[in-house]
Amino acid sequence: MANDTLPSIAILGAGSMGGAILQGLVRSGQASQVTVTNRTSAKAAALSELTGVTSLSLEADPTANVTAAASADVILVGVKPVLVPELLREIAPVLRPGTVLVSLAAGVTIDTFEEIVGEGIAVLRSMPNTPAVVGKAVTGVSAGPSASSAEAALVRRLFETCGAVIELPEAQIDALSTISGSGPAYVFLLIEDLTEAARGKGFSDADARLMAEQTFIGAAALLAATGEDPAELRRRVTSPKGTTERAIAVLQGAHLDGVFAEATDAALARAKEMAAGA
Ligand SMILES: NC(=O)C1=CN([C@@H]2O[C@H](COP(=O)(O)OP(=O)(O)OC[C@H]3O[C@@H](n4cnc5c(N)ncnc54)[C@H](OP(=O)(O)O)[C@@H]3O)[C@@H](O)[C@H]2O)C=CC1
Ligand SMILES: O=C(O)[C@@H]1CCC=N1
Repeated sequence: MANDTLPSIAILGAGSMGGAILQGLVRSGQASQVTVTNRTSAKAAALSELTGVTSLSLEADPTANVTAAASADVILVGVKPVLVPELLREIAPVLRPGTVLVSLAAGVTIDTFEEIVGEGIAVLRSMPNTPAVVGKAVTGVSAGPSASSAEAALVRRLFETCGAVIELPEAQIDALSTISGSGPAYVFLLIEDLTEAARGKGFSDADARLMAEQTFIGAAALLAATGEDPAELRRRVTSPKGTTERAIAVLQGAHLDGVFAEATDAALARAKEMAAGA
């Protein structure tokens, strides 16, 4: 086994998020053995094409989660938050001392995991985002008291196959989620709305999409390539007394900063509700 090869991994619930991590992992070439589960056979079939991936469905085999969990060194829990406790109760009997259990779920605490799976299992909480598909994720990781520093380092390495990793206390993970976990949705909404503005100016759907989408892609690539401060890159577009200046004044007049503060506060409040079982 090559030094950079990861131990065996199971992703229980490989949908939008678990599936994105799967794609990032496979793309990195560092996964040795990955087993994924989903409820439906249709979803499982789509993932079985991926190199080195065993894809199981509960529809075909109701014990798929137990089978996948029993053979994995690291288990990522990727089902919807409300399904997490039931899934943990299902797999708890086959977890071995040394198994590393990693939550992807919003609003489910490490305490909840540890209460169900008991002692001897390392529990970590993560909050990735869907750009994992292309190796450009931001993932927040919090290690629970049961996880050693070696186990935390292993989980960091796993998520680094999908992009950048921030280690942080669990108390901050919901806040991180409101920025980077949900963040891709905010960006897509901005793209949708800019596209709509282009349509409103008489452009065809195809041209409107090209203008808006390529502008976001190009601006993000420029930011990445130059490493400049976004404020400086904005200044380079905004000629004094020019047209952009007028548009930016409208956006700032609408208090976009306040809107983002309010939106992320709303996401944070929802995470707290979910942790309380609502
Ligand atoms: N989407 C995102 O951007 C992010 C999501 N998360 C977290 O990831 C988790 C999953 O969310 P998301 O990926 O969006 O949801 P999805 O519905 O896309 O994925 C959940 C997957 O779980 C499968 N599933 C359902 N029941 C079971 C079961 N009992 N055993 C195994 N698999 C099962 C579903 O299969 P089928 O479709 O066949 O029913 C589905 O593919 C959530 O906890 C969420 O908080 C975290 C960060 C970002
Ligand atoms: O919307 C959600 O609950 C999840 C968590 C962050 C992104 N999606």
